[in-house]
Amino acid sequence: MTTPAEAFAPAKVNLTLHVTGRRDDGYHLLDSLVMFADIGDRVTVRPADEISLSVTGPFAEGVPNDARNLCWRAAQAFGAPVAITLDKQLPAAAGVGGGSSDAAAVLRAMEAAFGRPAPVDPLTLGADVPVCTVAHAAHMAGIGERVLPLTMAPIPAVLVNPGVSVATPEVFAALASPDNAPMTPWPEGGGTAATLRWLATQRNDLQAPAIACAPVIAEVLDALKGADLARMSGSGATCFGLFEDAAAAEACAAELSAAHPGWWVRATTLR
Ligand SMILES: C[C@](O)(CO)[C@H](O)COP(=O)(O)OP(=O)(O)OC[C@H]1O[C@@H](n2ccc(N)nc2=O)[C@H](O)[C@@H]1O
Ligand SMILES: Nc1ncnc2c1ncn2[C@@H]1O[C@H](COP(=O)(O)OP(=O)(O)OP(=O)(O)O)[C@@H](O)[C@H]1O
Repeated sequence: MTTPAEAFAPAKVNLTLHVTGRRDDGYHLLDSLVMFADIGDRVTVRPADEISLSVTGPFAEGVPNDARNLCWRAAQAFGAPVAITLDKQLPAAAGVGGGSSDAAAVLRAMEAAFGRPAPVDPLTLGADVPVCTVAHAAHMAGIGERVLPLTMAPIPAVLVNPGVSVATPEVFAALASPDNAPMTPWPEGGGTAATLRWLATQRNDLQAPAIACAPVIAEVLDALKGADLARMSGSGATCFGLFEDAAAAEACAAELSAAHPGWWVRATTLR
């Protein structure tokens, strides 16, 4: 007999996102440094007669509760019927991998509940799902299937979403050129200050096309200009500010929450 299980689905943050080519099938080649927040969604799975999904939490509205949801598809791919609950704490279509992290969490929870590894290639659920199965600092390449875990010092951060959803395919379609330079090597072992200096020389190639789709992203980046580094994550609209000091991140989050009550603002630590 199997037991219920719970798993955390942390927000994914692309500290860099270089688009270095496009395959014949239209998918883009990526070179990205990814870390994960200590805020996120939470899933529980309970063995049942058929798959079902109940979505709760502050961002439940508009999230599908059927086979369109990546949680549902992850359970189908695992090949066992479960009743899933998804506590949606992350904004959707926000560049923080919400659905992808939820899918990876369902696979983790089902592995615990059924006591066997998920017989699933995570890439079949989405380009961000492989890195979300690792769920901590990693270098991501290919279209998302090549994931190399990294040992990185935790980085204090603020995440800000202005409440506009951005569709990933539209942002890729608005990219001026798919052929851009890859990352230069990350200064491994250099500590947070060296990582922040290096990050300032890297890019998110989807930032300009996302701003063209949703100009408010430029306002968010401007509001984060007190951070040691400010950039957009994924295909947006969520942006992040990075700090050497956790107290500075907390202070920035408090100030932005007060100035922009309609924005989603969270201080966090990336790992
Ligand atoms: C932008 C990122 O968030 C960066 O981490 C991911 O690459 C997107 O990952 P995802 O949302 O899991 O992406 P998928 O659901 O697999 O693909 C959504 C759409 O994004 C575009 N897409 C996605 C990944 C990729 N490497 N190249 C692409 O061109 C394609 O138009 C695809 O139809
Ligand atoms: N578990 C889920 N949570 C939120 N949205 C989901 C989920 N499963 C499917 N979706 C659908 O996927 C769309 C994209 O949402 P998601 O939060 O995964 O995007 P994202 O944060 O931009 O992801 P990425 O960073 O991987 O591009 C939503 O508009 C929603 O209809």
